[in-house]
Order: sequence, then structure tokens, then C-alpha cells
Amino acid sequence: MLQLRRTLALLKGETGNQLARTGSSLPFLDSANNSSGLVLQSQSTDVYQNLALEDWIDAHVDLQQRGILLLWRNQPAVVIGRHQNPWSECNLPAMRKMGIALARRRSGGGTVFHDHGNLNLTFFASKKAYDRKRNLKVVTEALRRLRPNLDVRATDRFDILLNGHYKISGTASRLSRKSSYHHCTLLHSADRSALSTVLRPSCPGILSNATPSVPSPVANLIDHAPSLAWEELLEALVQQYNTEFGLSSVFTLVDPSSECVFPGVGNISTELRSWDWTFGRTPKFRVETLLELRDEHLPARCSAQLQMEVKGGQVESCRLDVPAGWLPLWLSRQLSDVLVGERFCPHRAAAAVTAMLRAEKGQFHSRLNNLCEAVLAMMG
Ligand SMILES: Nc1ncnc2c1ncn2[C@@H]1O[C@H](COP(=O)(O)OC(=O)CCCC[C@@H]2CCSS2)[C@@H](O)[C@H]1O
Repeated sequence: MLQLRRTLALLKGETGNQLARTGSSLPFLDSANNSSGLVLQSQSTDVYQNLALEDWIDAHVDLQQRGILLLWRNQPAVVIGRHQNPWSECNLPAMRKMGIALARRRSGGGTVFHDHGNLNLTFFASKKAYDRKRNLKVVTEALRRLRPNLDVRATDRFDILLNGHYKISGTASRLSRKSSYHHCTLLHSADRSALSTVLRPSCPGILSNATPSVPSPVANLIDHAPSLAWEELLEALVQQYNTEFGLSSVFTLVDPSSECVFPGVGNISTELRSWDWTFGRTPKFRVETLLELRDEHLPARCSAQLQMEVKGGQVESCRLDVPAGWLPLWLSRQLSDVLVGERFCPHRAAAAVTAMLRAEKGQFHSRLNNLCEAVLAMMG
């Protein structure tokens, strides 16, 4: 209870005296005083809860006189930018198999992989005080102080590179009318093999105006500083944040699923978790690809041309050009018609074509089945 009251008070920026009146005594300063600061560490490793917490703070905390640094880690997840296409950015079948979550964040930019070996830092500030260079300086200076031999530098696109070549941190940000947040990753000991498995397209032939990611060779800090422990890293980052901004921040653990501290945060994470947000918000796209057709009785290879338009995650139009000798035109048209209006999602599309497949009992059943399988596999 005391912890709850303490967190609420910190977020509201109450003064030390006010806190004293509530029975708690904390070594923190008034929010009106420019030396007040707050460092929060999330107790959750759920990517949707943590992204929801970011949104909640951005929307509800007065950031005009204060900065907040939020530190968080996630269970394995792929996080795409607001204007990205998940089917072209990540390997959805592999992610399903590996139990890796997909999340769309509200900030722009490219796709990154998170796991327990990746730290996320969110710098909240007023729009006026928004300064990504300075925030990244906190990270590079902390690393230099910990390991003076590490060659870590921020680039013009706000990545942090190790030895001038390996990316250890990527940046994205969101500016609102009065507030801002800049968040970045920091690769300490992430699973690089999982990272490269999942950051590949699911679906060939996607054409769209969605933001493409900028792939780079990546490295983990522990590959170059094997003894660098988490606690040491976190402590150095907090210390450097205070030094850079002249603060003496209070450090507090927060639970982003707490409705008492963050009223309404559950609704935000429910929205972030939904299909409509993660997939449905994908900018309109086209798919133009060849589908290989199989028939065990026909040795010659054959292919169909697929053209599809997807808007809001739903198939808006579909055209399948299948050689007439392989499948009658009316059957491929029927398949296209069934897919229109469905989600661009193999499970939903599979359910939609089942009835049609059941009805087709004739000689073309097996070929229609193969065509359906090829279309579903293309959806990732
Ligand atoms: N965790 C992590 N850290 C650094 N670089 C990564 C990571 N995962 C993948 N990558 C590399 O970056 C590119 C994409 O680079 P690109 O520049 O396109 O995108 C980014 O960097 C976005 C960073 C978003 C940070 C947010 C902070 C909290 S929620 S997510 C990818 O193809 C990989 O090569």
C-alpha cells in the first residue's frame, strides 16, 4: 500500500512535504524544482503492458518541468514501428513456432527484436526538452565509464554503433502537442540467432508505402565486455542520467498492470494486443507473386499468378490467374471471391475456404486444395 501511494505521489510530482503528510518520507524533490527527476523500472516483461505504460505516462503525467526515464525489458517479442507492414518485416510462422509475440508501437521507425538480453530505455520530456542526442549521450557515456575501452558512438540516425560497425541500439520517438518520448534499445545479451531468424519477410512480393526497416549487423555488449553485468549497467545508466540532466532522481519499481496507479492502462494494453492494432493498422498494400502449383500426377511444374490488395488488414481484392488446363476458371474465381473481405491471415482464410473445399468433391478437389494451401502459406 505504501509502495502504491509512493508511486502515485511520484508520478503526480507531489512535494516531499506532501509525501511526509501521507506517512512516507522519500528523498525526492518537488517537480517544480528543475532538479527533480524520476527513474522507473517496470516489473513486467509483457511487451503490451510496457508499451501501454509508455502511452499512459505520455498522456497522463505532466512533463513540463520534469523528465522521466523508464527502464524495461520484455520476454521475446518483435516490435514493429507504427507505419510498418508485419508481413514484410518479420517471419510470422517462425514467431508462432517459437512463441515470440508481435507488437506494433505508437512511435515510427523500424522493426527490432526484444528479449531478456535487451534493455529498453524511454526518455520522457516536454516537447521543448526533447533531445535524442543528449539522451543517447547518457547511454554512450555510461558505457564509456563502465568500460573505457569500448568504442561506442551515436550516429546521425540515432543508432549506437560498437566499433563503428555493429549496432547495439536503435531509436524511435513520438512527439505529441506538449510532450515527447524517445525510446531506444540496448543489446546486452540478446539471442542473436533468434533475432536473425525472425527479422525476415513472411510473405514475398509485397508492394507498399509502409516504412521499411534499415537492417544492420548487430552485436551484444557482452561479446565485447564479457563481465558486464545487468546491475552494473543499470546503475551506470541511472547515474549518468542524473549527471547529464543535473538531477537526483528517485528510483522506483512500477507495475504497469496496476489500475490503481495507472487507471485505464489495461484498456491501452488490450488495444495494443489486438489483431486490429497489430495487423489491422498496416498501411494498405499489394501482393504480386507466383504460387507454385503441385499435382502428384503431373510431373510438369506449373504456377499461378496472384494479385491481391489488402486494406486495414483485410483482403480488398484478389485475382488468381491459374492455367485453364490445371483448374477451371470458375473454381479459381470462386476461391478469390471467398477470400475477399477476409483478414489477410492464414487461420481466418483457412476457415473461409473450408466450406468451399468441402463442396468441391469432383476431380479438381485435390488441385483446388493445393491452390488453397499455396495461398494460405503466402499469408505467413
Ligand atoms: N534490439 C535491437 N537493438 C538494436 N538493433 C536491433 C535490435 N533488433 C534488431 N536490430 C537491428 O536494427 C534493424 C532495424 O533498424 P531500424 O533503424 O529500421 O529500426 C530501429 O532501430 C527501431 C528502434 C526502435 C526502438 C524502440 C525502443 C522501445 S520499443 S522499440 C534490424 O533490422 C536489425 O538489424
